[in-house]
Amino acid sequence: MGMTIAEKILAAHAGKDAVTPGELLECTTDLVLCHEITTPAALRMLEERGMDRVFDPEKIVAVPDHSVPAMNIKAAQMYQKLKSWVHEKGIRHFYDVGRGGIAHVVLENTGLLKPGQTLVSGDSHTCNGGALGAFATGVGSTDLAGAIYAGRVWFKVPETMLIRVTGEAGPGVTPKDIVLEVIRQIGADGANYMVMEWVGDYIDNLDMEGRFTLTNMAIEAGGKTGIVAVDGTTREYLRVRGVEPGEYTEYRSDPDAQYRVVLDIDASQVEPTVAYPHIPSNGRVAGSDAIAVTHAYVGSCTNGRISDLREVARILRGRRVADGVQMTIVPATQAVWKQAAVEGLMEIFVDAGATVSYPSCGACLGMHTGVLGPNDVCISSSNRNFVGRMGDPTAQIYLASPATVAASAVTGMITDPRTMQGAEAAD
Ligand SMILES: CC(C)[C@H](C(=O)O)[C@@H](O)C(=O)O
Ligand code: SF4
Repeated sequence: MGMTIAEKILAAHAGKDAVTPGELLECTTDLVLCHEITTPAALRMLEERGMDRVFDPEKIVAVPDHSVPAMNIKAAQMYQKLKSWVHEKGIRHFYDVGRGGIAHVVLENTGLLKPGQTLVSGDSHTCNGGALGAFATGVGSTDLAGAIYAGRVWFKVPETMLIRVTGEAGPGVTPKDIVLEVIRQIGADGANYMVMEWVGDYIDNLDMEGRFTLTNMAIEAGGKTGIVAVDGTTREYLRVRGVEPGEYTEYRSDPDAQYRVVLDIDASQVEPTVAYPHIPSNGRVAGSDAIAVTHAYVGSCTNGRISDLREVARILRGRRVADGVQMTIVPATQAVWKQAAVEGLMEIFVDAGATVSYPSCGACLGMHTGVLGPNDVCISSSNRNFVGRMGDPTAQIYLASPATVAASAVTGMITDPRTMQGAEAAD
């Protein structure tokens, strides 16, 4: 029987020729990503059992990102814990504050995560890395501890959902709109414990940044991960980062691979989509209702990349953020921050009246740099709009593409970016 990419990767890491969904496997991990929120708990577990070691310091990547620079003493302690462990264990792939940013976006750019590999992390958006043709998934602290200690982790082989996206997206319609539309159609549990495999000519024509946005949100449909097969775009992206095709394995799904579900999406029919509170599957066409916003946030591991910031700048150029709206723009990494400065985007943001913050998860999960107060209404380029996610539980969060966030910041109302000149060029 044919296998999917994900099944082939898991089989290879369990030393098997073939696997089938539902089977329990113990797999080797090629890479373990650690941040300061969940790693300390895993380390404590290991320390308490006298198992305080790492399986291979070269295969651990550490990036403090959620609560950095620390906004309180507790956060400072979590950061210290990660940092002292990194030094003690000789972990070289440490992207310290000022040299990193949001862990998933830092990692995708390092060339350390390669196609065909397995990656785990104590973070649910680890699925982001699947855009590189790897099996990348979040695990709990206990499994994280096991991975750090032994370089092994157990998986129940997931079923796979095939998402075939064809056609060309209209002006102002971005990968974020596509993924919000998919989640609207299948529901927030529509891909429970499944791999979401993206194929189709829309995906073939999509750059890596757009692909990361798609795989990043697999968890918002309950998916185990998202994945895109390697193609010329992937190879070139890696080559630029010093990784040649001979250094990794490309897996492809067999023509007779078994899929639990096949979903067809015609990209030309997708419109700028906004997920209404309080669940990412609550999508509606942008601008369908008159909704005033108090906050606009561009950032996160979903949409804080340079292409996102360019899109925002295209809309903000020569315009002002509406009175009464607080707009926060958070480049996902130091590299994105610098690139935005070099390209003159920062000047556009500041002239428009937006604040630009340092790279971190910060506002995305209501930790710092823009926590929402009672009854605030935020249009956000991030991935979750749960109750209390960005601050006060009475705040309302609407998820959208960076283009929609920027257009809404300018009008003060949730706005279809196609109605704003300059915005319709977004792709
Ligand atoms: C803090 C961390 C465990 C969490 C996650 O795993 O997703 C965070 O990144 C989030 O997005 O809510
Ligand atoms: S940016 Fe947001 S979603 Fe992504 S890892 Fe950080 S907190 Fe989680």
